[in-house]
This record gives sequence, structure tokens and C-alpha cells, in this order.
Amino acid sequence: MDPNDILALIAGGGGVFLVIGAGAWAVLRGRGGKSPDAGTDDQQGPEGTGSTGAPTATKERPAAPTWADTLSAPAEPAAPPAEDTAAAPTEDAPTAEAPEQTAAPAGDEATRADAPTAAEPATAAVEPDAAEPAAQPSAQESAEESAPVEDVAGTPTTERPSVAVIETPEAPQDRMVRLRDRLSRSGSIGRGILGLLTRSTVDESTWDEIEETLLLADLGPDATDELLANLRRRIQVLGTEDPAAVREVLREELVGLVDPQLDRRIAATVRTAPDGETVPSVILMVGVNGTGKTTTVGKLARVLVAAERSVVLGAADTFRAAAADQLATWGSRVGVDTVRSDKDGADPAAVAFDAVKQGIDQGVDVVIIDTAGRLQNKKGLMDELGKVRRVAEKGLHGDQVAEVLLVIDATTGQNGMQQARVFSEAVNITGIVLTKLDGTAKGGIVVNVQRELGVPVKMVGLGEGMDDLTPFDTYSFVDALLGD
Ligand SMILES: Nc1nc2c(ncn2[C@@H]2O[C@H](COP(=O)(O)OP(=O)(O)OP(=O)(O)O)[C@@H](O)[C@H]2O)c(=O)[nH]1
Repeated sequence: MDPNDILALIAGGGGVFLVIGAGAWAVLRGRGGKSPDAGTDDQQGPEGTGSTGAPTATKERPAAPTWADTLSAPAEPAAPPAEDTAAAPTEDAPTAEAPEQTAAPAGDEATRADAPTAAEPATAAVEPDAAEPAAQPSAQESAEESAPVEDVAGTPTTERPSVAVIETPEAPQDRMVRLRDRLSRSGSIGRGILGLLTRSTVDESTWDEIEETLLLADLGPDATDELLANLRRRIQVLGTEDPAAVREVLREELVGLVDPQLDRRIAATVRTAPDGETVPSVILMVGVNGTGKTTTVGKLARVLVAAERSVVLGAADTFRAAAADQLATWGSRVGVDTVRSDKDGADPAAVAFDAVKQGIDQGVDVVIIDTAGRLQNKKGLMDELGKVRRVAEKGLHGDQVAEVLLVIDATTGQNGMQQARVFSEAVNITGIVLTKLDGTAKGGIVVNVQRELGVPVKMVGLGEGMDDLTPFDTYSFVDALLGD
């Protein structure tokens, strides 16, 4: 992106925060050169400037990440495939291991872009499990090995798009502007709290009201306690006479909670498998039915096509017959093939296998697999998602699924959080897509879900439209919460 465009974007979004220092600008320019799509319009680096992430260090505001930044996760697989079910916890013992692994290390974002570490989200969630090495397949795997997948899948078919009607997705900058608009329209945590904090007297009942506001906004108890403690401390020193200063304190604290340091990139290019073969990045889309999985797969396919990545879609949501049609329609609009079964209720794992196979045969960058979310209990969910993943990986020449993105409906509050927990215990999630953020005033769920699952929100859905998907940007999000 042209530097003037970046400035225009920032200035258009929030004059209050026009504090881009020369250092931040230099970092932005420097990181632009590392974009894999250098020379295109979208060259700023990912959010986070290499600052420590402490609230007081967030005055500088880097430009929002573009799709080019977001689709730039390291392409090389770091480890042999893991066994999901081996690592999965029992019904009574929720796991806490995924969170630490997937948070990006604090430090220089620009360095990480060039030198991926094992702790990065694109690879960390598929670390080998010592208890059950991939070289010793389980009984379940052996059974899967001996059963030809076509038997359970029906005949795999590929829905080929008509070439005449391929659409061009909207530019990323426009999405950012809409993100701000829609969030600020849907109400704001920040405005309510600011009103309370700038009262002439901020007493205990005021703090109680602030706490209630934060909890109602789905921030979650831990983050609420932390924010309250920090605000109390800082407001005590600062006083409440200067509304602009109070607002800045609140902004800094919210930015710290949302955490600009998290690595929100998505693996979306071909990778070299352990045996030297070139394979696509496989993205598994999981989540409860109705959260927006199929829609998000369609939107993401558009984004990828706009970024000149080749894509195959896998309709592994075989529970709902219309889901495959829905997916094929999305694909056809941007010239992307959809692999599906001709049999209702076919084995989703077999469809995933076929999609990966076709992706490899066609030499595409990305295979996105849509899954069903209708599972009665955690055991069923683990079995199904574990199998989809394992079978998809059978064709990957020793590589692993690159991303498992959990789609969460932001309007579902605590219910959505509970579902998110179950999914993250069933399969190692590498990132979250928060949909329907356009329809809720409860933006606090971003903080809550990141803390709870230990993985970053990577994208947000802002409507039912084809281009209503955007990379998540901490600073735009916090500005939107604060309102203008
Ligand atoms: N407002 C809004 N609606 C959305 C968003 N994302 C998806 N939807 C809508 O949510 C509804 C469900 O979306 P689907 O993509 O079918 O959900 P799914 O998770 O695939 O559901 P199943 O196929 O039943 O598992 C549709 O009406 C979508 O248009 C969003 O970001 N904002």
C-alpha cells in the first residue's frame, strides 16, 4: 500500500490516535518489503510493532494488517503429524496445553516473519505427541488405512465453476473501514466506561458499574479483574479531569488485553512435505452448526483468489446436504473447484481425503475443508474431527493440516464460549474466526475467547456479504470499541 494510503486510512479511522512516530513508520516501511506479495497494494506488516505489549507501550499505532500480511504464515512444516485423539483430554479433564504453544513469542514481528519458530500458530498446534508417535498408527488408524475411503464417501465429485462469471473481491482497505463502522454502530464498551470514568466522582459504586459493563460485554471475569485493577491504579494517579487522557489510558489497557503481539497470520501457500513433495496448506474449518463456517470458507476462498492463491474446497459437512451446494456456489463465483460426495451422509473424512488429493494433483496453494458441527457430545466430536484430520493428512506426504480454524458466532455469548471450549478440547485449534461481530455490542468476547483458548482471533466476519471478512486488527478493534 502506498504510504499516503496508509496515512489516509489511519486518519480516516480515528484522529485521536494519530500518533505514529518516525520509528513506527520506519518499521512499517521495512516490513512492507518482506511481504510475499511485494509490489502489490498491501504491504504493511502485521499488527504489533515489536513493542513489549505492555499497555503503556501501545501509543504507536501500526497500520492494520492487510490480507497479504495475514496470508503470510510460514510455509514449511515443522514436525511430523500429530495424533489428535492421543492428545485429547478426557471428558473431565480439559486441556490447557494448546494455549501456551500457540501464542506468538513477544519480540520483533519483522524477525518472526522471516524466521519462523516452532512456537508459531501455523505449526505449534500439530507438534508430535510423544505418547503416540505417528510412526505407530493406532488401531483406529490401521482400520482407516485398510478401508478405502471411496467406499464410505460415495463417488467423489468435483463441482467445476463456470469460467464466465468470476467475481473480483473487494479491496482490503474498504473492509477495514467497514469493520470500524459496524462495530461502532453496534454499541461500545468503551463509551460506557469512559462516561463512568470521567464523572466528577469515581467511587466504589462507579467501579461496580464499570465491572458490570465489562462483564456484560463478555470480557470474561479474568480480563475484567485485570482491567479494573490497572484502571484503578492509573486513574488514581491521573485523576479524571482530562477526558482525553482517561480515554488514552483506557485505549492502552484495552489494546494490551486484546494483545497486538499475537501472531494472527494464516498458512496459505504451498509447503514442502517431509518427503520433499510440494503440498498445499490444508485449512480445516470447525465449529458448531450455524456459526458461519460455510460462509467463512466461501469468503476466505474469495480472499485467497484475490491474493492470487489457487484453492480447492472440500465439502466435508456431509450432514447437511445443502451445505455442499452452498459451498460449491461460493467456489464457483471465484472459479474454485469444490470436492464433494454424491452420497448424502457420506463419511466426511473421505471427502477431506479426496479434497486433499485433488489439491495435490492440481498443485494448488490451499485446500479448505468445511466440516459439520452437529455433534452430540465431546467424544463424538473428537472422534469425527480427529478422523477427518488424520485421513486428510494421509495424503499429505507426511505433512500435517496447517490450520484448524474454529468459527465462533460472536452473538452467542457464554454459550458460544462453552462450545468453543469443547471444540478446542476435541482438536488442536490454531486460530479463531469470530463471525457476526456486526450484530453484537459484546466485543469483549475477543479477549475472552483468546484467553480461554490460548489462540488468536485471526479473522472476523462482519456481515453476510461476500466480502464481509477481514483480518483481525487490534487497534481498529479497540478504536471501534471506544467509538469516535
Ligand atoms: N451478520 C452476519 N451473518 C453471518 C456472518 N457469517 C455468517 N453469517 C450467516 O450465518 C448463517 C449461518 O451460516 P453458515 O455458513 O451456513 O453456517 P455453518 O456454520 O456452515 O452452518 P452448518 O452448515 O449448518 O453447520 C447464514 O445465514 C450466514 O449468512 C457474519 O459475519 N455476520
